[in-house]
Amino acid sequence: MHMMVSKPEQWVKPMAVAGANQYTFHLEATENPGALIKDIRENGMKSCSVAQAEVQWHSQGLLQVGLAIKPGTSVEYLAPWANQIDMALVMTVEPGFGGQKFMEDMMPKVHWLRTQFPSLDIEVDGGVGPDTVHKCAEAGANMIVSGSAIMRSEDPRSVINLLRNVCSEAAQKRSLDR
Ligand SMILES: O=C(CO)[C@@H](O)[C@H](O)COP(=O)(O)O
Repeated sequence: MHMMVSKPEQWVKPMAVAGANQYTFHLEATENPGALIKDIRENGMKSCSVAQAEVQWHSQGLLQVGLAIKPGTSVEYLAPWANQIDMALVMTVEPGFGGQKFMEDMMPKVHWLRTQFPSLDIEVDGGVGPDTVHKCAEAGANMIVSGSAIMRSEDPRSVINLLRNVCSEAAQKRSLDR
């Protein structure tokens, strides 16, 4: 779940109860990222009881942590948390709505993260499709969010396959180069 919300602390448990396996919050939206990361991990490990629904729900024992930054946030602010998270999300548009133009000037952030944290999952979100995915994959992204490019295509399956292939080929090349 990518939580583009102002108080991410309040949705951890409801999302864990609903069955989320990853909780991504925005660095800009919290004053205490360390406490929130800990809370997400703990909620993933606990059984949660949903009193109102009169059911007991047991988590799979894993709620992964994603940390997102908006285009105006420097990647250095994310770096101190990188060893405590599962995924870093570099927004390639201003959060708000789909169909915006891809911000290529975010690629140095992706490249820097990939160089510093070779095994971290790195996601990009916003304006990513067949025309822009190569830049993301070459910079080091291995997770792609793509809305309009898939939804507006006459052949969504082939767009998805293309996005997947471009990313996995780039990842393979990186591991051979290492
Ligand atoms: O939610 C957001 C931006 O706020 C993104 O997830 C976009 O909606 C992705 O859509 P496209 O940019 O690929 O159309």
